[in-house]
Formats: sequence, structure tokens, C-alpha cells
Amino acid sequence: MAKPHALFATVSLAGHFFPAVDLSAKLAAKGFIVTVATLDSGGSFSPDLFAAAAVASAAARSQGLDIRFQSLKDTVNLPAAHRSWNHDTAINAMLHHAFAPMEELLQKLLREDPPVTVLIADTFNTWPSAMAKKYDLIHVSFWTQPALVFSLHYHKDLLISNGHFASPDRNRKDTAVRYIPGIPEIEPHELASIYQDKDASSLVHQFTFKCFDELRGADFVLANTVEELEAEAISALRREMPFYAIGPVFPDGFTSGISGSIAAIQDCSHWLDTMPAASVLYVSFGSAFHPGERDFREMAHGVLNSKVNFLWVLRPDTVPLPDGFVAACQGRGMVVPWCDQKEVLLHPAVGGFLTHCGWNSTLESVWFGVPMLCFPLAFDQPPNCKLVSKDLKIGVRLGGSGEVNRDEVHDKIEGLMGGEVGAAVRMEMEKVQKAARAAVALNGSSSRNMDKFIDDLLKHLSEKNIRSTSEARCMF
Ligand SMILES: O=c1ccn([C@@H]2O[C@H](COP(=O)(O)OP(=O)(O)O[C@H]3O[C@H](CO)[C@@H](O)[C@H](O)[C@H]3O)[C@@H](O)[C@H]2O)c(=O)[nH]1
Repeated sequence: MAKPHALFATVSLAGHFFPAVDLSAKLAAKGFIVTVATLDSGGSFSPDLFAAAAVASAAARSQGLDIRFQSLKDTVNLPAAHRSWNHDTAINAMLHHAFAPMEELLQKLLREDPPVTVLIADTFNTWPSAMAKKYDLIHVSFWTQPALVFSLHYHKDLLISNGHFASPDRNRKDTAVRYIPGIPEIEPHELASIYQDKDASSLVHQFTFKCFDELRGADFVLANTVEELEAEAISALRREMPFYAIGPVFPDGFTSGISGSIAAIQDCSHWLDTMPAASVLYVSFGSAFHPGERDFREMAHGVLNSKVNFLWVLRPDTVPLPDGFVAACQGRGMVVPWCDQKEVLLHPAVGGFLTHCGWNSTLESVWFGVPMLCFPLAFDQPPNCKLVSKDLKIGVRLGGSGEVNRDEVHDKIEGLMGGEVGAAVRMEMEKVQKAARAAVALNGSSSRNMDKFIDDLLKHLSEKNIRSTSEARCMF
């Protein structure tokens, strides 16, 4: 059989693009040709992902891996500084304008030798099942968040029928959700943010529901999560569909290459080298969201009032830090527009991570054993925070009781970086870190799931091949 060729349709956000590239590297190492493509829908600060990806592609080729990158035309053309303020524009592009350019690329790839036979698509795409059916491709859906969040979306009808979402009066906020298979209990304020809205008809609702309609047509689901971190949720999903937990997908180090090639990057290693061990709080809210102005100000004052050193990623598209902040942090703080996050988390000077709980940041924190101070902003971040702070106990939630204030920020930073709370969190973090590293080692759960997925996919491909050859024979 010729090398299998997969078209991997991702999303132009660092939090989706990076894991897609890492997974592509793993598939290429198993003998696949992978063409990674995305529509630049303009929702993220890092618009130069593809320029950076070209660097990774060259590195891949030098290692004998066949990964090709295709940037599809930018339908929104937003300047970088406005991107994370325009989520609706980005979602609208993905909802209504993605099929045609992706189909055009697919038609081209179908004429190549070997042609594309597998369509891997980030679950947050609204067209893959229809496209796979039209061109007789195997459809693999790639999920970049925890199984917990997948289950919430998959069982949205249960949230509706139990009055926790889209209720005619108001959503139930008084009782915990206890009926989602594999999820013992989750409070209403810990649901994905779209299920906390009263209005279920916004663009983001339409988009998410359409994505999950498409998901139901997938042949396989690959998830960037770890069985040992969410065993019950994953086994409940496995009863419903071929669901493979294969995370974290990054250990090969491909995304470090990409993140390190982004134009706005700033090297922090020299500064970190001058700091004592575990003394630095790393502050970053990912690539697509930022806290509101008031919360940002309170966090900045809380950080300044604490005694810790800090490294703060202030993307150019976010609200500014308070006046005088940069001057006040001389000697103990550094503010950068973007950094190579994995390199930072790996550095022994870093002892805590103030994060929005984006799933990649969470997995990276686990991988490098850095305790988290959680300030979830939107989408999957509230349930991710629940998983981190309540279930796994590897982080502490900030602002859980409503608005965040500087005293809470100060107290929780000091507790996490130096106090008893921090000691308890570090103990749990060590166990979770070990489990995540073991999962991707030889014979670990994620390695076995990846091998099983490849076997199942190749079997599927060869059965399809035999079927189409015999159908072709019958026609003559
Ligand atoms: O200065 C920086 C800041 C971030 N990163 C990297 O960028 C990625 C950010 O990903 P993530 O932490 O998941 O945050 P978002 O970019 O916000 O990701 C989006 O996608 C994720 C996966 O679906 C979701 O969990 C988030 O809620 C959603 O906002 C990570 O790999 C970071 O290492 C850098 O390399 N340098």
C-alpha cells in the first residue's frame, strides 16, 4: 500500500495549531504524509503561525518527515492588534466561509500521488463530515481540550432537558450537574461558558452545535488528553464512539520550534538565569483571550504587592498594564509580548503559573510540574479550571467567588509560591506530572492508544481499498 496521505485541517489559533503540528509530526513518524491546512480566520494574536510553521516544516524534512503546510486565504484580513477583540468575525468566517477554500485544496490534493484518503479535522470545524462523505474519505476528528469538555458539548441535550441550559425562565444555578456520563459532578458556574449564557442563539452557539453535529459523523476521535487524568470521562466516551486519548501530543518538541520562530518572540532565558529557583511567577493568558481592564488592573496590583518575581506575557492586543507598572517592577519583573512558553515553564526559576487554563497551557504546566493559579476567562476554561483545582488539586482558583481583587491575588500568589497550600499542590502536581509523562512513554496509555488508532485506521483504509477495488471490478 502507498504511504497514507492525510489532510489535517486545523484552526488558526496557537492553542489549536500547535497541537495539530505536533500530532502531524507523530503521524509522519509513523509513515504518513500530512498536509496541514487552515483558513486564517483572524481570531488570534499570532497571525504569523504559518511563517513559523515553514521553519518547523524544514526541520521535519531534515528528519525525513513529510509534513507540508498550506495557508488558505485570509477571509477577514484583520490587523494583528485587533484579532482577539473580534471573535465573532473569526467564528463567522469559520461557520460560513471555510468549506469552499478547503474543498478547493482537497480537490488539488486528490490529484496528487498518493492522493489524500484521510481527513483529520480539528473538531471546531463545521464542514468535515459533509466533506468526508462527499469525497469518500475517512474522517478523524481531533479534539484539543479535555474529555470533560467534550462530554459537556456531546451531551448538551441533557443540559437542556434538565434546565441547566437554554431554560425558558433562567438556567438553573442552584444545583450541580450530576447526569453527564462519566462526570460525577460539576457546578453550573464550572460549565463551559456557552452553557452559562441565557441566550442559546448567538454565533458561538450556532458554531459549536454545528461542529458537534459534524463530529457525530466522524469515524474516529483523537483527543489531546491523558487517560490517567480523566479516566471516568474517557471510558464513558469510549462506550459511545472510537475515542482515543493520545496526549500530551507535544513531547517531540516541534511546537517549541514554531513558537520560537514567531516574530514577536522575546528571549527570557538570560533574565530567568539570574533569578533564584522557583521564585518567578509566569503570567500568560494564551493567544486568544485576555481579562477585562478591571480584573487585569487588580491582578497587576496583586502581583506587585506580593514579593514574587514575575515574567508577564503582555500581548500587544490586550489591555495595557496600569501606569507605572513597568517602572515599579524593575529588578523583579519582566514584561514581554510573546515567549517560548515551554522553554519558560522548563526553567528552574519558574515556580508558579498564573494562567487562563487554556488546555495547552494546562498540559504544559503539568508536563513541567509548575503549580497553577487559575483565572479562567471563557469557553472550556471554567471546566478546565475545575479539573485542575478541584479534581486534580494541582492549582488554586482565583476569583471563584465573583470579581477578583488585589488582596486575593496577593494572598493566593504567596500561598501558592511559598505557603502550605503551595506545598500540598506541588505534592499532587508531582503525581500528575509522573502520570502524564508515563502515558507517552513506551507502553504508556497514550502511546498504546496512538498505536491502536494507527492499526484501526490502517485496517479501515485497507478494507475500504478492497471494497472499492471489488466495486470497480463489478462495474466491468
Ligand atoms: O507567549 C506565549 C504564549 C503562549 N504560547 C503557547 O501558545 C499556546 C496557547 O494555548 P492555550 O494555553 O491552549 O491557550 P489559547 O491560545 O487561548 O487556546 C485556545 O485553544 C485551547 C485548545 O482548544 C483552549 O483550551 C483555549 O481555551 C482556547 O482559548 C500554548 O501552547 C503556549 O505554549 C507561547 O508559546 N508563548
